[in-house]
Amino acid sequence: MKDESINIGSLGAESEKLNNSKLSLNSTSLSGGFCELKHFSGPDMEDGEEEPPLAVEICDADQPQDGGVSVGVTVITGYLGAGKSTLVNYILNAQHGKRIAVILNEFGEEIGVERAMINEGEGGALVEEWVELANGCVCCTVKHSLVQALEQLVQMKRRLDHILLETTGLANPAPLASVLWLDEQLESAVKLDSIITVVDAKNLRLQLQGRRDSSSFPEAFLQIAFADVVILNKVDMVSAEGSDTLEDLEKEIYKINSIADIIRSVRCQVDLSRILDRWAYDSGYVTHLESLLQESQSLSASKTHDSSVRTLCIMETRKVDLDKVIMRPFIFQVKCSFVISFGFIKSSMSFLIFSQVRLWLEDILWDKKYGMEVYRCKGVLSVSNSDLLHTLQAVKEIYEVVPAREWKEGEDQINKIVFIGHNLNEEVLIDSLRSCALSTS
Ligand SMILES: Nc1nc2c(ncn2[C@@H]2O[C@H](COP(=O)(O)OP(=O)(O)OP(=O)(O)O)[C@@H](O)[C@H]2O)c(=O)[nH]1
Repeated sequence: MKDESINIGSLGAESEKLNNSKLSLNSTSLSGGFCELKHFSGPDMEDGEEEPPLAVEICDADQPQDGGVSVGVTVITGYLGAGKSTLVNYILNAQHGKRIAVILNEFGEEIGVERAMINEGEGGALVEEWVELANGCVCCTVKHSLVQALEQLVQMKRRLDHILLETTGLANPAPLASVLWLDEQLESAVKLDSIITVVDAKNLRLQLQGRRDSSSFPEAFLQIAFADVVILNKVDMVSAEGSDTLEDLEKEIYKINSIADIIRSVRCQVDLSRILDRWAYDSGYVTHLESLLQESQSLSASKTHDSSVRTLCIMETRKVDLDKVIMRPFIFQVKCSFVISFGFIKSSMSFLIFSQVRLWLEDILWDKKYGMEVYRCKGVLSVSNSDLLHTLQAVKEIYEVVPAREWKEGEDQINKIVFIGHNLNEEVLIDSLRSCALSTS
């Protein structure tokens, strides 16, 4: 029985060395970022706008952090003024018994330390911690400095149950997701729990409309596309009779990302069990994924080429062959300079062997070979010569195929994959997936 995983690292020669690490090709854009104390100033807070976070009851505060359990990191993103701080305050104030650290992530600034605010619980004090942020980029270190800093934070505390990483207004969450979605074999003390996007119900339409005047997608699209949970906040400001009802807005969000859980809220007062400890990137998440796949499939009936950001679900009955390899020509080019006046390129062709599944994913995710831009991808694979259902996940260029569980009796053993991105073409995706199927010859 086969039990294969495909965990991919970076491109080029380093990719073999880092084979077990999920590393982003573009995450270096984060390496200049820093994390700063979020100004939840506690009882002596000055601006008076936000209520100070209250103490939460801590049980067994003296118990050391269980080395075997990773602390979940929830990335909170959303447009300017959508309600991110309101959500963080709400979580800190809620009676959940968890000790939570809050970090504000700002992009584009250079600083060597991170500050985090930690709810210390019983005393009600919010304690500020400073964590050394090692210099280095994701190209040359297996763990990003942000991850190392978070791990340090976890190790310094006797107990820390969760980390909230709030991004600044216009951030695209993709680089953070890429950095925090680590390979389990790295045994990190922190683990990406989920990405939550807070959306302002009153202004969503306006924020998405920026697209009309621009060739690129506004951050509002990306923040929804990468979300595991979308909190549709400020619903008190949307009237039932207006041009955009809440149902319309939900449909709009669902069209962009139909695998996200959408929660309506006023002042981000949401059921915490729906937003914390979701473990959206675990292969064990597959049960939930399957029901989402079924729902989203009904939305992807259109076979036409669509240039907007949207969700598309494909199905293929033929089993995927993880062992299938193909030879691809590889052209070595040698510049010959002895003909000084003309100079010419000498090419010699060689062949390299590649796994077909890897090539299929890398053509789509890395090379954008078919002109598609895929942001997120989730699915189940039916693999030949295996009794196990495999899961496929991708965030931008990083992807993973892992065996998840045995197929249930009577379950349809077919490939079902959801893509979120733009310029998605259903026919091309299905045809190219078929190339990974077991050869019948
Ligand atoms: N009416 C209404 N106002 C809200 C709601 N949620 C938040 N607000 C208000 O909206 C404003 C912005 O909320 P914040 O939580 O600061 O938003 P943010 O996303 O952190 O803002 P930035 O940090 O500037 O990006 C504040 O004045 C909140 O009190 C809501 O559901 N309804």
